[in-house]
Amino acid sequence: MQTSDAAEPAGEAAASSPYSGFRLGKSLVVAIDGPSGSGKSSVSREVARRLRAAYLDTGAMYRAVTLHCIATGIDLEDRVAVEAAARSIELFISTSPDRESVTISGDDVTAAIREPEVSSAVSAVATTMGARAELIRRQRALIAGAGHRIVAEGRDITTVVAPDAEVRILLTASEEARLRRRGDQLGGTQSEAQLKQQVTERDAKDSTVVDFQQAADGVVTLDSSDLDFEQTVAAVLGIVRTVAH
Ligand SMILES: Nc1ncnc2c1ncn2[C@@H]1O[C@H](COP(=O)(O)OP(=O)(O)O)[C@@H](O)[C@H]1O
Ligand SMILES: Nc1ccn([C@H]2C[C@H](O)[C@@H](COP(=O)(O)OP(=O)(O)O)O2)c(=O)n1
Repeated sequence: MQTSDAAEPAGEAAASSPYSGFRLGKSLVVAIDGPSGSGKSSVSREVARRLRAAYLDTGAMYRAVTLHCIATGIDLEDRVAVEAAARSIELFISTSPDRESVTISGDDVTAAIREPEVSSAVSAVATTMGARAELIRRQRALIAGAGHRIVAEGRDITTVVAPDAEVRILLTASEEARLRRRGDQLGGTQSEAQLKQQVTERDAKDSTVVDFQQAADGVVTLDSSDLDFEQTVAAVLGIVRTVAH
């Protein structure tokens, strides 16, 4: 069972938001893909807040399955077992941009799924096609059930999970910027080699099953290398205004 807890977008608030350049009640799915450290999660969450929309971090779902396998002794190399874990996991993910919460069988794993051990192992789940199929099915259900506005981010949202989204963006940044951002985010605890393993090498592995390095047809590329966080949020909202009209 999985549920989401995003409140219905508040009608009045949505109508008065300076960022809502589209008709109230009209469905809006904003799909954002990109490599690790490009700013997908933080930027998407803030964009969702400003749009009074729900927010779905699909990477957190891959991380949760990975943590579940590690914690219960499931061999991450055993693709049959990993797929079975993805199917049976009792996973809850909050779709409120104001409440980051992931639970497995009721246990709070919100922080644990961000541990470097999970970051280093998660590609095993991401490259297990049976596990992907199950998580994609759950992600589509969450998007469909989230009310009429949602920002969903990951690696294959613009191409596979929600190719019909009204707004589709590939958020990129140079490798140097992405490594620097992840290093800062982890408080300088990781060596250069560890960061490369968790960012660059992981992206290389994940790229073998899904293309998030170049934009598919109709997907707008936003390079955030020379933008700060606020400028990136503003740029995404600008694209939403232009494309979703
Ligand atoms: N445009 C930006 N400029 C500077 N820092 C950013 C920018 N976008 C995101 N960040 C920061 O970089 C870090 C990584 O961002 P995150 O959203 O976790 O990336 P991703 O989800 O793509 O891996 C976070 O600490 C975030 O606040
Ligand atoms: N839609 C998605 C989302 C994430 N993944 C995979 C790829 C990543 O290695 C992991 C974790 O994703 P997450 O977005 O949390 O990773 P980063 O925060 O960008 O480093 O999941 C995926 O294959 N498809």
